[in-house]
Amino acid sequence: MTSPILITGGAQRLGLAIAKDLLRQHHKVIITYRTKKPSVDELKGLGALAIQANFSTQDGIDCFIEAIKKETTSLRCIVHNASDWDQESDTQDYNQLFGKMMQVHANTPYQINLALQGLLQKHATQSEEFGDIIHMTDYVQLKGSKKHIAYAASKAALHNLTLSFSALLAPQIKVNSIAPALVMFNDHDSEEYRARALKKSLLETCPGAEEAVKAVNFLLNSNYITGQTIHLDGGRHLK
Ligand SMILES: NC(=O)C1=CN([C@@H]2O[C@H](COP(=O)(O)OP(=O)(O)OC[C@H]3O[C@@H](n4cnc5c(N)ncnc54)[C@H](OP(=O)(O)O)[C@@H]3O)[C@@H](O)[C@H]2O)C=CC1
Ligand SMILES: Nc1nc2c(c(=O)[nH]1)N=C([C@H](O)[C@@H](O)CO)CN2
Repeated sequence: MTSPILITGGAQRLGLAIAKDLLRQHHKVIITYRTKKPSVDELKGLGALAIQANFSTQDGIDCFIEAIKKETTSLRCIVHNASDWDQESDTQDYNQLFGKMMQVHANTPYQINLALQGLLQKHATQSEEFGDIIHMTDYVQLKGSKKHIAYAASKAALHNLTLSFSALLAPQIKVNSIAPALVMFNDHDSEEYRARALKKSLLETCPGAEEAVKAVNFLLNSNYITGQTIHLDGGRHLK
């Protein structure tokens, strides 16, 4: 019995690359998307199931949980990838910003993990294979960020969920964080920003989404890693 792999925010960038790679490996894939875009139809054409979900409200979380339980009774893995990278300089409403960051990066994974743990356990029991939860955190989970304060705090909260859920869901389910630093630029990033950002790591490179794809596959294929963080930071922590 092959259980699907769920990727939230799977319609672009890292989530899209992860989804395409898993489809190439003939995994069943379910993605969520907030905004419809051509990649959603592309993934559906490759055999993925796509569920529209906006996790910014409790109703959005509840509707998603109801929708996925109608689609499958088991899950091989959940990749919590959905994210917004907001910064304090873009607003004066810090209450709204803090709540938004905690909602998508901490409250959503927290509630989805509790609601869907039984589906992961069903897979593990029926297949005698681990279930997996992967939290896409961020290098700043330990360092903080003076320009993305609420974002960094919410990613630290997400990593703390990794520690709690790895203890709660063992031994059938592994729970880990992947903490990228600069892995993929945004289209709007200026040349000056790109040059400055590259200098922040020892390796002075921006590897692209494939680096996250490899990290996800490493965790899926591990039989002994849980409660850990895979740091994708090019040695930035030593610079
Ligand atoms: N790219 C990088 O270099 C780094 C990435 N990371 C982390 O890795 C992960 C993937 O990064 P990246 O691919 O750049 O992510 P993106 O910024 O491209 O966001 C991924 C998706 O999350 C969706 N999303 C955002 N908010 C919500 C919400 N409230 N409800 C539902 N969906 C939502 C977006 O939907 P929509 O398209 O509709 O807006 C988007 O498609 C993220 O968790 C990110 O924080 C960490 C450090 C570096
Ligand atoms: N949701 C997102 N989170 C983050 C992004 C992004 O594009 N979307 N990008 C970064 C940067 O690459 C940063 O790591 C560079 O120092 C961080 N988080």
